[in-house]
Amino acid sequence: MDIATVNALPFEDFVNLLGNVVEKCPIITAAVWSRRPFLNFTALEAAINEFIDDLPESGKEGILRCHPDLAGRDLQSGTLTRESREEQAGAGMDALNSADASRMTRLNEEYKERFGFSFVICARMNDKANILRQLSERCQNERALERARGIEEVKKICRLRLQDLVRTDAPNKL
Ligand SMILES: NC(=O)N[C@H]1NC(=O)NC1=O
Repeated sequence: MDIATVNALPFEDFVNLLGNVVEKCPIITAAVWSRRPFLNFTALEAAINEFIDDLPESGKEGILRCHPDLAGRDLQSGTLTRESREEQAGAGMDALNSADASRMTRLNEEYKERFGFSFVICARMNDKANILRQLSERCQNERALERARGIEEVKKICRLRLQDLVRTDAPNKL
């Protein structure tokens, strides 16, 4: 879909098509609809990022909490969103050996216990070894730093999901 098509979408279609670019946070998509028309892909992405940046810290933590654990319960029970399932499978999260799976579960719990929100990393930009290493290292960070790191990763996930849906090249004919 090109940006002109995005700009012409009624609210319901806009949210149906783009509502999960930030995992389980369609309110973000619903909010940026009122910023149309977008000049290009970058302007649409910037509107989403600005909305996120303007949230209070509790809102940013809420976004992190909406993300399912990597290799977690939702993956086991088949209740991940389509986007998350594909991302996690691409990083091999659905095919961990039992030692790695236990380590991931233990570290995810430790992380949540320490910070009160989930560990988030862009799975499409990392492999299994990298994810496990970062999860272990990031458990040691300060809460405010980790909140900011998690949100950076949310924005990377969002950009890749948007790129799957919206062409990045053609500018809008305004
Ligand atoms: N917890 C977490 O990072 N989840 C995710 N990462 C990603 O790329 N897709 C997700 O669902």
